Amino acid sequence: MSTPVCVLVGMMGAGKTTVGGLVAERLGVPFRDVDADIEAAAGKPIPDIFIDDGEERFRELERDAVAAALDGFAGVLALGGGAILDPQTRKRLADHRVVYLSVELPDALKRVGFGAGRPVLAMNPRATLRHLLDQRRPLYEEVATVVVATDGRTPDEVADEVAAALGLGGR
Ligand SMILES: Nc1ncnc2c1ncn2[C@@H]1O[C@H](COP(=O)(O)OP(=O)(O)O)[C@@H](O)[C@H]1O
Ligand SMILES: O=C(O)C1=C[C@@H](OP(=O)(O)O)[C@@H](O)[C@H](O)C1
Ligand SMILES: [Mg+2]
Repeated sequence: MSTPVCVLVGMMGAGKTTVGGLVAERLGVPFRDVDADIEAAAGKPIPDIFIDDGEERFRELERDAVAAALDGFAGVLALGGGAILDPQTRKRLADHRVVYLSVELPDALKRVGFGAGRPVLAMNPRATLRHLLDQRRPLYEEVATVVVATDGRTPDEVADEVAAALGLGGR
């Protein structure tokens, strides 16, 4: 079975989707985002999954999509910010090279704006993000092989550091 070159985790707004694509470009490997896999499996966008089926169903789809990608994808893989809430997923990640893209509240807020397309931030993005950061930080740290801080840095700068941290060469 093929396995990802690296797996990106971190909060909404850390830049997993954006930086993941840039890292894949640098390494000359494909990029995949588990959120897109979930949307393909459900046949609808993430906000519609939350509305029609609920967050619990979204998390089930997410757990299955992560398991499938960890087992059969040989490129750079971005997870959604809440994927690490699942204990089975955290256990699976122990066998992989996991890059935690960290972000503090001010930059995360600037990047997610009013939370469009991210249903968990539908109400009060600032308070929700602050709470989720506190709740999830230990879980990101638990699964991380490498931590790369993203605050005040451009996606290209972050991607260079990720490639270097993996020992796979920057641009
Ligand atoms: N390092 C960065 N600096 C500034 N903006 C960024 C950075 N990384 C991502 N962004 C922007 O923030 C938004 C969220 O990025 P995204 O890659 O979707 O994050 P994630 O997948 O971690 O939620 C996008 O508009 C993206 O262009
Ligand atoms: O943190 C979360 O709970 C979520 C993050 C989103 O992905 P990004 O982290 O890529 O924004 C997406 O999976 C969904 O809206 C839920
Ligand atoms: Mg994303």
